[in-house]
Amino acid sequence: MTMIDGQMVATQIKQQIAKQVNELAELGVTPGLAVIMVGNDAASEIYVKNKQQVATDLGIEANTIKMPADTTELAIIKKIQILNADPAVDAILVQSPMPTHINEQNIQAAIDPSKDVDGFHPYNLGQLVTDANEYYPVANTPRGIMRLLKWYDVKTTGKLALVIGRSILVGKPMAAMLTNADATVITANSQTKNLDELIAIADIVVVAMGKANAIDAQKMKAGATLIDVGINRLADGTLVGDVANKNNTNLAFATPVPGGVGPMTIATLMETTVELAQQHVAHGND
Ligand SMILES: Nc1nc(=O)c2c([nH]1)NC[C@@H]1CN(c3ccc(C(=O)N[C@@H](CCC(=O)O)C(=O)O)cc3)C=[N+]21
Repeated sequence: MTMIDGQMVATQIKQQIAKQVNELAELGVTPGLAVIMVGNDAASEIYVKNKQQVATDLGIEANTIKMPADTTELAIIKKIQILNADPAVDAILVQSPMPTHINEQNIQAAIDPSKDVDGFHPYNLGQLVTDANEYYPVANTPRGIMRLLKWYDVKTTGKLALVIGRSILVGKPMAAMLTNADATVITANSQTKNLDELIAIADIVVVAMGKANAIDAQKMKAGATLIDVGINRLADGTLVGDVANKNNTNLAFATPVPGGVGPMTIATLMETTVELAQQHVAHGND
């Protein structure tokens, strides 16, 4: 079994991004990323900290806007409208999850689709489902996973892919990307019957449940590929994925946690930010 090295692939992608940032600098353009964080969520804190560091290293201007947990939906939408109108901002990300009194769909729909770095806007989700030929941003975690599959030459055409989880952040766009890549896709959720039987036959299993050790890798088929999207911090401080027993399996590939999908999410977020900046230059609204 080969452990996928997400850190290594992310480093390679970041070298490419640095070149593109230099090209934009020659045009007098610095890609700008704005992150809105409402309240305090542990996973989001990690993400924002890592993201800020990587952006700075690459020459991307990143600003994190923190809003208190009791902020109203209208106040967030007003903030988004200011960022939509700001030519220095190419990419807007509103950290998920938000406090329960906020309707996340209203927030995602308020972001200018041309600045929608998460690909959560209904327009961009529509582009993904239609497999549109023109450029559109997509969610960075599944995008990073598709990159890892390509890098390790894991074929998707004609393969049975099982996606466990149906969030807008990971499961739904993941299923759409795998479908667009000619896989046969099953999206499972908490009501799915006989999950173990599906796990036993799938060629690719993507687990995005957000629950430590919820799935046993030993139940997977020999030669299959496992992508573990979970990032769970245990009481003793250790970081684990959603899948237990990855070692000593007959899998072809598996992603570790940490060092698997996480670093790729950050790298592809930067890549999408740069692409949006390039789009804004090309369409004359930089
Ligand atoms: N609008 C929105 N978009 C997101 O993409 C988004 C979000 N909200 N909310 C929170 C989740 C979580 N997330 C992470 C990405 C990378 C690491 C990461 O870098 N993980 C490292 C571990 C870091 C450590 O050592 O603590 C790794 O897996 O190796 C963590 C968490 C993005 N998310």
